[in-house]
Amino acid sequence: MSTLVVGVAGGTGSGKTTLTRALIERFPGKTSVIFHDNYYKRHDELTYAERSKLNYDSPEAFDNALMVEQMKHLIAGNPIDCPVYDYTIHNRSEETQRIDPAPVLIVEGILIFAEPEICDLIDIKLYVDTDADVRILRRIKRDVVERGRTLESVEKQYLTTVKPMHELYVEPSKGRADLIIPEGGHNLVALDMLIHRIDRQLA
Ligand SMILES: Nc1ncnc2c1ncn2[C@@H]1O[C@H](COP(=O)(O)OP(=O)(O)O)[C@@H](O)[C@H]1O
Ligand SMILES: O=c1ccn([C@@H]2O[C@H](COP(=O)(O)O)[C@@H](O)[C@H]2O)c(=O)[nH]1
Repeated sequence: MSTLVVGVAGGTGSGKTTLTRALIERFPGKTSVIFHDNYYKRHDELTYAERSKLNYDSPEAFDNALMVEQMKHLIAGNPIDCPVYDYTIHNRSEETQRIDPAPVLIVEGILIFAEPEICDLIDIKLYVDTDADVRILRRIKRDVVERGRTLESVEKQYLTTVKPMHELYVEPSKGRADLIIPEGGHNLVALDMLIHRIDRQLA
């Protein structure tokens, strides 16, 4: 079985997961997905307060070697036990998740095109492009409702690490994309083109 690797990058809150979900729904049973976020380094040695001050928007925050190794396993047709990240505690959880290989491997994350070894394994590179003001509004809502954060902590993190790292690493990585998609999973024209391309691969 040959594997088509589709990468979905873009800033925080841009709509990556929405696009990823739209692709999974269109190809039931034919996709496996890995999220770069699940490969954030473990920091058991720090307290929650210390972990909340770390920079989670730089390539060094991730165990990229493990991600590359596990991507290669999936591409070779073998299952993996993927780490599972818990944003509410800013740490990797004790769980792992079994992921089986499939004809289409979707890889999602803000920095996947900023890491050459990950980028080199991706056949179709998609960058979801959304204005920064829209993204921060979405992020505030999500981090407060789903990730147990205060408005003040979201503001502080955004200004100290998220925004500068976006400008340093995420935005420049757009240049490595094959397709830049405004509106992500809601862009029906782009979605249709992608579906045709993937259909061709699966035929
Ligand atoms: N094109 C869009 N139009 C309006 N809302 C969107 C669009 N794409 C995503 N959203 C919403 O924005 C929020 C963040 O989207 P998500 O896909 O989780 O972003 P990311 O994975 O890049 O952080 C979600 O609530 C989602 O429903
Ligand atoms: O412990 C953590 C780990 C990550 N983050 C933030 O998550 C986003 C990436 O997730 P998206 O779904 O793409 O928004 C990244 O900007 C990190 O800052 C975190 O806050 N805490």
